[in-house]
Amino acid sequence: MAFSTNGSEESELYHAQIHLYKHVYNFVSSMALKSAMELGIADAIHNHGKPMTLSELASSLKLHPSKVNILHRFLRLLTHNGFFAKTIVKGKEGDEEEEIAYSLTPPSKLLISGKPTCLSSIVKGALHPSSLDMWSSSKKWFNEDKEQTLFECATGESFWDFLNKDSESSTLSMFQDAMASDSRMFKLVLQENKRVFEGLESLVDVGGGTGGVTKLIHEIFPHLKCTVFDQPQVVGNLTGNENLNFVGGDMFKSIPSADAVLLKWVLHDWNDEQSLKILKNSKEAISHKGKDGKVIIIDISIDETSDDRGLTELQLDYDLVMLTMFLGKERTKQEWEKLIYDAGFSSYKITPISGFKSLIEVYP
Ligand SMILES: C[S@@+](CC[C@H](N)C(=O)[O-])C[C@H]1O[C@@H](n2cnc3c(N)ncnc32)[C@H](O)[C@@H]1O
Repeated sequence: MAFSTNGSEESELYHAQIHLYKHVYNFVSSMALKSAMELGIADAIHNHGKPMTLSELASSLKLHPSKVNILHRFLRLLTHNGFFAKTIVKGKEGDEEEEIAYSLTPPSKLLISGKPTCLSSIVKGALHPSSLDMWSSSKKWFNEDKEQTLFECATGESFWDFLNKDSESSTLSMFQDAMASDSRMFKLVLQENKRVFEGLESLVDVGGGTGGVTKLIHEIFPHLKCTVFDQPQVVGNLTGNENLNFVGGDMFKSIPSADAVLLKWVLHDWNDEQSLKILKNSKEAISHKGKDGKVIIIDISIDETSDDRGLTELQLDYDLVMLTMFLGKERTKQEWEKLIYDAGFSSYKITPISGFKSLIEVYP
């Protein structure tokens, strides 16, 4: 919201109040979206095959009859926020009254379960009580002389320890699902940016998790020799095939040699000093290729000058998520440039992808 400098004092005050309230109550929109995801509204409309009236939706979701009106009010907010669209349909036979029916929009189609583009686990993970509760400790965190995340300050353990303490835990699989669902969206990015991988004979996906992204690359480039490199406890039990292999190790020590190193959603977990180390090890890993090797980074490049304020807000939100959960950071173009040149690379090229992230090709 832009504040006018020539308006009356009262109108400026009202605008300020609206601005503040809007930011205070932003969480209600987030939580209404989470409720819609938990109720399975998108699945119900998708399975119905055509727009659904309120009563059809309530009955399909098996809601208590007393909650039909409540559902209407949730849908009103979610429709206003772009998650559903309203159409007018004729009432049942003999009933002259027209009714409102709800259909899916592109954002709510991302909540249809079982689809490769389903992002429900991102909603679940980002709005999990453990991700929200820590914010109550932010004042304590600011006043402590300890290098720890807000998550650790609030819970007494790092997010990684929290996830790993019970390998069977639903929280761990929720996090892995969230990572995997984000990676599945990567297929579109790959198809649009095939040229980035053309001509390469080998690639190592550093911090590649259980190989979701590498498998997508392998599908499109079956002759490319791909290595998923991650911590031994992540890749230890995984088996690949002739051109897809899993290697356990520590990227801070050394990275297996390849024509290209992929770092997707990795450097934003780490501070500049740690990221510099990873980039230097990546440079070493591609050194046999001379000037033809490359490092491919996929991360956010914050653009505070963008006309799209919503997009910049999302990038800045992500920065605070990385800070509070991992002491990591999202970087501006200038910060990427400094990091890349400090690591000894000679040039780079940034291409915006999938709306809010960037693909950064880095050359020795
Ligand atoms: C945010 S996840 C990104 C996963 C994957 N690149 C993606 O886009 O879905 C970061 C990954 O880095 C891995 N990782 C953390 N420390 C590592 C280390 N020292 N060496 C290798 N991998 C590491 C984690 O296990 C995790 O799989």
